[in-house]
Amino acid sequence: TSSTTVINKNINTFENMQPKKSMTIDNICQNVRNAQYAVRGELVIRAESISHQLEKQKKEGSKVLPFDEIVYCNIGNPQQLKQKPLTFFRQVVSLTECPELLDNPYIEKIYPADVIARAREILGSINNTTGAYSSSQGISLVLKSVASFIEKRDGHPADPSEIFLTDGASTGVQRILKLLIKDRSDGIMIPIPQYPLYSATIELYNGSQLGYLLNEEKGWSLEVSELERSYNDAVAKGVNPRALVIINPGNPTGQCLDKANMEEVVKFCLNKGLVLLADEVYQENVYVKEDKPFISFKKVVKDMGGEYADLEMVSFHSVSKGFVGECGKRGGYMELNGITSDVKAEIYKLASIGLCPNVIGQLVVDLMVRPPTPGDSSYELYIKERDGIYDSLKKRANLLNKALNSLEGVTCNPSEGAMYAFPQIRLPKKAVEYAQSIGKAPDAYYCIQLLEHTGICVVPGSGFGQKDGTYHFRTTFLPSEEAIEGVCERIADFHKQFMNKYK
Ligand SMILES: Cc1ncc(COP(=O)(O)O)c(CN[C@@H]2CONC2=O)c1O
Repeated sequence: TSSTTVINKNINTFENMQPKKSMTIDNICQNVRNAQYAVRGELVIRAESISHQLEKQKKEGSKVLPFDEIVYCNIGNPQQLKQKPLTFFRQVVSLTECPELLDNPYIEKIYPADVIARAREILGSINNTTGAYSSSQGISLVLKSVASFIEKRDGHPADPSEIFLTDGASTGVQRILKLLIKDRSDGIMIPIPQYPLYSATIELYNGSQLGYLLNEEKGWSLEVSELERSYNDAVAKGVNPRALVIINPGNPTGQCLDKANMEEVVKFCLNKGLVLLADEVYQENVYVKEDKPFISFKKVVKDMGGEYADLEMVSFHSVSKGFVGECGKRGGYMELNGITSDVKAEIYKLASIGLCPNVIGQLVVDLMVRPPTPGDSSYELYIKERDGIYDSLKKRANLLNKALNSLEGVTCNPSEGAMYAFPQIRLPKKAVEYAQSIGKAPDAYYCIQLLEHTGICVVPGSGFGQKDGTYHFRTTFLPSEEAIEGVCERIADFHKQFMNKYK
């Protein structure tokens, strides 16, 4: 440590001798500094540095750490955990990226007919190149595909001109929050626990986060009384609630809403003049379809009809989740409902500043909403891959939930949907006190210890928000079926040691 101190002192001296920097940690926008995104925060940074140590360990043939690899359970990134992409998707994309292949005399021997036809159709709609900017709202062929997907899903009309293609759902969410937040007097109601894209973006835009607690004892249910409490508290503090965010199925909590609850939410939004932001990126990740099939908020407002049909609402979807899992392609869309044309023009302007969503991402949206149909040459394989991924996710969700609920002091609501488990861990008082003595949130300390003892990287509940005095962590159930039992065993062994150490 003395040599480090000496080095640091020299660095400080050296830096002090340098010309004054125009950009310093103290004079950059402090909203950036305050924003937190735990999904890729402290734990992942630590995991990546351990991963370098493991590589060194492997090269030197030494065995310092008690594990050989990091298992990244911090992020819903299926293909990082070896989930295979859908064949049809990759075949079409490969041809759109390399159109000259279509002129190859052997093409019909390599690609199915529907792949060739789809690639030709897409290329025909983008001037035969994926390399040009598209319209800022998105490729019209894809906008039409999304509209017809929504119509088929909901049984109500959808207008392509009310749809914007986006680089993942993230950019759509951020664009709408940018529109809604001018300063701290503008509040956005978000679930607690929530996905930190929301809390981080509200902070980035200098808005006010208005948390409403999901009820863990009732399966993370959303209660209108709590919405009222959150709304009234905000108004009492002089904050103007602008929008209500619903994540359904929930992240990190995995709950699915039923229609009656959704109707209550719609009524609440209309009564309070709130824009409803319906984050539905996990709509294909529902494992309780029998009693809670996915229903979109678009369907709910149109089924309710009357004054509700035109509720100001934006719904978000993505190619990153479901059984598609093409996170890296950055594809997604948002559908507007009840938004005036002059506000829509401002949304278009925001889109135009970034020129356009990436074209490959848009094409993958087209494939997601318009997959092979019965009779198409790729249909059988598509269904086999789709159902294989879905069934495996459901199986792993249940397996992980069972394993977590068997741990001392741990309870975990079932993952009805999405890709995560969010167990509550009742930590021994000594562990809480020790964590606090070193300036760590107790659940962050637990997660750091878990990582350093097992190589399993999860995210502390403090990164998503949680009821005061409770501690959680979020893990995905994405490790393969071959790997996940080992992951559960390693978590169980660690947990036992940790609880005994701090009894
Ligand atoms: C609820 C929710 N909304 C939006 C997004 C943004 O997705 P895309 O921008 O990729 O469309 C995510 C991503 N899920 C993050 C990323 O992986 N784990 C998570 O919690 C999400 O969980």
